[in-house]
Amino acid sequence: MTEPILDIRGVTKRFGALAASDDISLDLRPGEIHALIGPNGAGKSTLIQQIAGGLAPDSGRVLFDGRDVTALSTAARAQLGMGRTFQISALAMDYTVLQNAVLGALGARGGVFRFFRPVMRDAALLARARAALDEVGLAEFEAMRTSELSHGQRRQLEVAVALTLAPRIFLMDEPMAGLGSEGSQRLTGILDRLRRRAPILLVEHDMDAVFALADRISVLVYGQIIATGSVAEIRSDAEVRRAYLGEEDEA
Ligand SMILES: Nc1ncnc2c1ncn2[C@@H]1O[C@H](COP(=O)(O)OP(=O)(O)OP(=O)(O)O)[C@@H](O)[C@H]1O
Repeated sequence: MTEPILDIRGVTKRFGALAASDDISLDLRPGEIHALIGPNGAGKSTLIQQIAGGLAPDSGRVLFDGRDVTALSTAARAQLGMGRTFQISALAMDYTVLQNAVLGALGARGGVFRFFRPVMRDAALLARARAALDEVGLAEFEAMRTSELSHGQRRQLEVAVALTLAPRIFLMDEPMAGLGSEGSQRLTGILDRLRRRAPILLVEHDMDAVFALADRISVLVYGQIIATGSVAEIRSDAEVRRAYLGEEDEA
């Protein structure tokens, strides 16, 4: 079997008496989209934060590319290739689409600003930024102010910004949230292609998107993974249906 790029082993995180992550193990393999689903409050965001480095687990380990990164900062993990898109947009709204992408590409150089050289005339940065915009279908909007983009286009731009860092994996926390059906369909198509670039750990409530995209699904309930399997396996799993899918209307 292919070696996982991301390997989470026995991660536990308690908030007082509550085990938000209760001995969680899961992995992410090259080329796949692994969806993490579960009801509100199940602990999905808490787990993503521990993988990205924003929150330290009480016990357990996070291995990335065979290396133990549990003690590394968010910035150090990003430098190693953990790409992330956020629930809350981190885009600069007054900048153009291209400027946002160039800022992302600049970060890929280690965050060293070279003030003596106007970045918007840096051919290598521009090429990297434009390639990322092209990949998410935003090439024709590069001169538009980000504030003028639709909600769905901003999500596409966030993916492009993450792409400029040439990530080894993507961590995505509810990328479909707030999108209409057209927007989520477009983003679904983009993520479908993106998995060939880098595997995606996808936290998502939109079950149409999850069922369309996921190679594997893990179901988190009360801080524990109750099942991992293919779309067909998860859809037919009696415990999953009882614990989660039956409650889908309430999510
Ligand atoms: N900093 C914190 N302090 C105390 N409790 C917390 C903290 N962060 C999260 N929790 C609790 O941990 C549990 C898991 O929360 P988390 O946000 O990870 O769930 P989630 O699955 O991402 O939910 P949602 O789908 O609503 O985003 C919840 O009961 C939440 O109230």
